[in-house]
Amino acid sequence: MDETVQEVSSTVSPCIRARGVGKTYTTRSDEVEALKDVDLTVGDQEFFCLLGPSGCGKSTFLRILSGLVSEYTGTVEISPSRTDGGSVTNMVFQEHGIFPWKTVLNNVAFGLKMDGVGKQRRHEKARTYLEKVDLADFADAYPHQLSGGMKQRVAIARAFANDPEVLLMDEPFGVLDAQTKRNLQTELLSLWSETKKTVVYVTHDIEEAITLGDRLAVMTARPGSVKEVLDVDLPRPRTRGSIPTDEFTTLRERVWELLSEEVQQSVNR
Ligand SMILES: Nc1ncnc2c1ncn2[C@@H]1O[C@H](COP(=O)(O)OP(=O)(O)OP(=O)(O)O)[C@@H](O)[C@H]1O
Repeated sequence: MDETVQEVSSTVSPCIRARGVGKTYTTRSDEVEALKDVDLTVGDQEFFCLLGPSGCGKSTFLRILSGLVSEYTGTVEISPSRTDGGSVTNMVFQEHGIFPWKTVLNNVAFGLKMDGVGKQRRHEKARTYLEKVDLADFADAYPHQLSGGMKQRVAIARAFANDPEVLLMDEPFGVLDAQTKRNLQTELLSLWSETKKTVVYVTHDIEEAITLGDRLAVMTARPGSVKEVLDVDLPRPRTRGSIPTDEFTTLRERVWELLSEEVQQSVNR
């Protein structure tokens, strides 16, 4: 892979640098090489999307970035600009990971509590983010009283309330219906443009990656590495109506071409 293709623009400082990253899982009966030689640079405040065939190691890569997977080869550097000791990364999963026994407010405030933030301050902050995701009226509700989309909103409010440098999102809207997904994409973009977090976002949905990302990477079939990085050179703010159709379609076709070769590879294995 041509290194220059992956580098962020010279005007953007890098936030994440992964070099030669590899991961092999060892189980009792087998060894699974999930990632091999992943080289990737993500810019500070960039919205970066990762696409790839199922099982190519996207989640593994996110988990390495988050520190959840600590045994791997190669190097990962995350250069946070913060000096206040707050969280560097925060994961948002497809299965939202909210606590059923806590109210919505306490779910959103949970990370802040773990960081030792006092009750009044953490509740204020949690309420601010609940308002931003349109859940202010549900602060005292419990997760079982919410729809799937609302639960995912809680997870997003919690991630932003935690105020990490880097948000790592693993197919957060993967199981939602199309309309809910669109609404949440719009809310996510609005939160991102307000807070300017660096985001690494895994998805199987090409249109979603193009709607959200500044750039996107297509990964190869397992063992996953970066096949190609593409710029999503479309104006922001992006709404369905504002994205130029021709550019969108051209990019979607190009990504599909790259991806389908790899999907075929993984099917042939
Ligand atoms: N804890 C583990 N132990 C053993 N093998 C694992 C483990 N986690 C993942 N794998 C294997 O590593 C490979 C990559 O998995 P990973 O979940 O990272 O892929 P993915 O691209 O995120 O997949 P999907 O798109 O289907 O979610 C797969 O073959 C998977 O079975």
